[in-house]
Amino acid sequence: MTHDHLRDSSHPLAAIGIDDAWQFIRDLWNHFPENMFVIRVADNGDFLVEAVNPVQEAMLNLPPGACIGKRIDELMPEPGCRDIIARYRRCVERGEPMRYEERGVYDGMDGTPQDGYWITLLMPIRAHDGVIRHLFGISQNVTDIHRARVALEQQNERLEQRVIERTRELEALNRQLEEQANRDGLTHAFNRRYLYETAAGEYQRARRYGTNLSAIMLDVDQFKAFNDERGHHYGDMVLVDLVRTAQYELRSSDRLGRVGGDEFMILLPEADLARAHATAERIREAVSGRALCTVSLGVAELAPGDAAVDAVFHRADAALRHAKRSGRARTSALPAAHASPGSG
Ligand SMILES: Nc1nc2c(ncn2[C@@H]2O[C@H](COP(=O)(O)OP(=O)(O)OP(=O)(O)O)[C@@H](O)[C@H]2O)c(=O)[nH]1
Repeated sequence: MTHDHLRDSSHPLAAIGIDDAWQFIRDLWNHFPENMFVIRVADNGDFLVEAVNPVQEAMLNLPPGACIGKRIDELMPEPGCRDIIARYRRCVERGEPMRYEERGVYDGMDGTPQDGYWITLLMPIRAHDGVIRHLFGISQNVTDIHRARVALEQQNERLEQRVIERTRELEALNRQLEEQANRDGLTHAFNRRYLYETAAGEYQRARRYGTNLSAIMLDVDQFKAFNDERGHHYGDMVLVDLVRTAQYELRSSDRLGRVGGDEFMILLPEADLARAHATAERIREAVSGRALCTVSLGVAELAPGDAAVDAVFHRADAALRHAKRSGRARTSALPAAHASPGSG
């Protein structure tokens, strides 16, 4: 093997001159700010430390020359040394430079084990006969960069977690706001707008699937007298109690909405007139059992000729007026036969 390439005048390093090369290598070895080392490949396959530069010697916290001639497994603890030896072996087998990131444990200045990370360039050095008897390595300490990267990843993870939590909170808040927007502030029954929107949807569903749909219109009897005699606050309390009492008698699919001061509409999907009437009666009895007020109720169901759900509401209202006229504290039902075709 010749060293003609060292005399290659076109090489960027040719300007240094072959005679100054040794000085160049020595200065590089002594002043390079990262670890440099030379490993001897013994005939029996062992890897022995031939030389380490001053920076690496300081890092290992060993007296000068203390590691020279030592096997890797004498210097590094298990299992780290096994990985190192495996890489050295691979480099010798391939006969090519290798670059890798490695983790290592070494004794720090204060004698405690230190965790470190390095990016290492390992190069095989061929002797004149072409046999690789040495490996030359440069290791850049990237522990700080590695720790910063891990800290950043952890911070990102925490941030992502926060975003997920905040999103959940906002979604819950949104649901709450949406719910509030659909509710009456005093009684928490659905408001008029929501009830009418729901009713339109239920009408479409009833028409599509040929199912029943009924409505109950409810009004407090002589409510004005409550306010006049016992005050507005008492009246409010009566309304809140009424809604709670009525709600208890309804199915989860039924919708109770406040459509006026003391007027409430209940939408009963899939209920015929008889069932809606029975529900209205249960409500009336439960309310009178509370002994705060009595209510009058009007019941109606969807008729084949109804063009919109409003027709059912109108009939329920007419039935309610009938109950009021008949003496209050009662339920009145208006059969579908009373619906004029095309009404609503
Ligand atoms: N306390 C209270 N009163 C209300 C509220 N909204 C409406 N009102 C009152 O409810 C009363 C409704 O009375 P009317 O519609 O005249 O009927 P009524 O006294 O219930 O008599 P009948 O319906 O004929 O039995 C009025 O006095 C309204 O001021 C409310 O939110 N709170």
